Amino acid sequence: MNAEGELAPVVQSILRDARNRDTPDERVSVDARSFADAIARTESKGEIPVIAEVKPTSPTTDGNRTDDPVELAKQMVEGGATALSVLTEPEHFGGSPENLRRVREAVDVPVLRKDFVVEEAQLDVVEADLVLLIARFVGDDLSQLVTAARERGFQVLVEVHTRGELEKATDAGADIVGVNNRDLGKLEVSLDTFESVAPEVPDEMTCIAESGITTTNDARRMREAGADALLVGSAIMDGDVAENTQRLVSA
Ligand SMILES: O=C(O)c1ccccc1NCC(=O)[C@H](O)[C@H](O)COP(=O)(O)O
Repeated sequence: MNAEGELAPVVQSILRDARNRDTPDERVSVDARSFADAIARTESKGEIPVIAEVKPTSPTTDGNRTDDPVELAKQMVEGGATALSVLTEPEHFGGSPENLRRVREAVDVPVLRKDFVVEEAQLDVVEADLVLLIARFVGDDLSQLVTAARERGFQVLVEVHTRGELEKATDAGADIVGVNNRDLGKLEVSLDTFESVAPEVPDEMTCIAESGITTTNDARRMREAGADALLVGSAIMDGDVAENTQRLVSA
């Protein structure tokens, strides 16, 4: 763990809660749906690959969307989502492992587990096609966690915010990297982040632009800066999720 003292208090609390949650004794074994194939299918239709996020609430969102996550997920797929991201963090994002389990059973696209995994045992909480590891939070354990996740069958999305974190992701053998436009220290969002970090992402890596993507202009901007896919939560959750997904997919 690095620089925790520099993190916003709510992020420190998210990490504390993540470490204190119970973990199962048994290891999961995942038969994952290919994310690369899902991206290729979307691109063959001339559409933008969008990972639509089932995000009931968050520390930076007003209110809480209480619709059934399965219904939201189905509407996102109907709107053309390439993959889904499902929050499993309960205290600050209104998510749960059960939400993910139900969503994955109900759709046939790859599903990302969105949580704050900082130790190996947390990988066994629920099966998913992809799991998120946030470089800033796992620090020196990144390489070991990437290996542990792959041994279980997960595809691994390593999230970075800076060029330094990208280097760590590369050293850890990441092949899917997400550049988060949200600074998880200060919770500020700027699309400039992706534009600054993405040119350094090796061509062979799948590169995802995360957070703060709201308009079709934002989507095009991230694509022009090199995004293979976009991860979008708030802008899709605000209103009709099928229409919102469709708007970004066809931007
Ligand atoms: O979204 C938050 O408020 C947040 C606060 C603290 C830590 C993480 C947070 N978000 C995690 C994410 O990365 C986003 O859910 C995801 O990238 C989608 O972002 P957006 O499209 O801006 O909702």
